[in-house]
Amino acid sequence: MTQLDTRAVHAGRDDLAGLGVHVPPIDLSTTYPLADVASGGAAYDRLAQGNAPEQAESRVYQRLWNPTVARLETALAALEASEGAVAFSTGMAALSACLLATVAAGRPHVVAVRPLYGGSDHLLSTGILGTTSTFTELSTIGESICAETGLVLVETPANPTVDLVDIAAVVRQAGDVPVLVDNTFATPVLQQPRLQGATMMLHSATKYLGGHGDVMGGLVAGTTEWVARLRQVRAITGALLHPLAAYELHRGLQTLPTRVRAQQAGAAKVAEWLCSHPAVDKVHYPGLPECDPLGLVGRQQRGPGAVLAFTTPDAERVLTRLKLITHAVSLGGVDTLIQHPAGLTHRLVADEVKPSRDLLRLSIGLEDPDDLVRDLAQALG
Ligand code: MET
Repeated sequence: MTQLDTRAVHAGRDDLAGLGVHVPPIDLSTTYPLADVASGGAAYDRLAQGNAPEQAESRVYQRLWNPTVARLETALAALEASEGAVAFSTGMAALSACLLATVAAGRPHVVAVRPLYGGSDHLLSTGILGTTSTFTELSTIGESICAETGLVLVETPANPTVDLVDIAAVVRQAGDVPVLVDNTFATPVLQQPRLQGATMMLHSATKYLGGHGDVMGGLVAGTTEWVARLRQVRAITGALLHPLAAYELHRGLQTLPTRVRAQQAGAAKVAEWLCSHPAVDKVHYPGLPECDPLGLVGRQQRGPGAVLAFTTPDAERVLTRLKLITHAVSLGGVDTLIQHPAGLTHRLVADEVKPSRDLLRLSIGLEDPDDLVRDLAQALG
């Protein structure tokens, strides 16, 4: 198999030369011609059950299959070292599909390790999709699992405090219960949880995979069995990724390794500078030894990533004083964003587990880190 950087550029593009084109054609068809009712119906049956189409048969309807979206899925699967992938309209639609598939499999109990993105935490806490949840620590995952448990969910690095979770230890405790790892912050550039035995990897593709703040999407990479289940959920419920969005995300993958490493280099410098600032109480960054007690950076994760968080008194006022750095939710793009988790991304999380009001989350972009430091310096005062 080729190296990750090569795969990022070429995956999902194997047939282009044969087609006589240099970039993927975009198929916007909502519907597809049918040869006859019998063969169209057979294709419908196959696709609605989550299978890929046979070469010559009709794709029937965009909700069942789209070749532009399928290219992106092939490419992400190649990067995640997984058997396949399924794309959705957003990361939350992707997580919802995982939960619906879990409920449909008859084991609706989910064991989850906090922190998680606030939207994920809220989705589990409300039980709105028919799941029940137990939130637990890494060390008590095993004892939280019962006969009803159909999924273990972890996020590493976790939103918003970039806490790391030992994926191999989670998999060991989960036994035969599937493990879903939210890999949005690390991306496959820094870690491939499938190699540690995770069943599925979740992405808000809106973040690093797209990388430019101009496209929403979600993806789940995973085993053949789960990919089929998730495609079936998508076909039945319809949370589709638009083919134009799939094209943009597929293009985004080509620069993903380069962006992630460059943003990570900037984040390391900003984290180091924040550590020595008198107005900063604590810096959360996996590259700091105190934030990685298990030594997972270098072992599980190829680098500390480009998201960090820090606490400072009067955090909300700091946000209003920044000039270069944009105060906005989301992360992973080429421009640096900062936001207040307690007030925004984790607003819907239960009070007793809500992040501190002193905490700010910073997603480092591709600017010169010296300029970011200057902006933070004037804002921190
Ligand atoms: N998942 C995004 C983040 O953590 C989004 C938003 S809250 C509406 O920034």
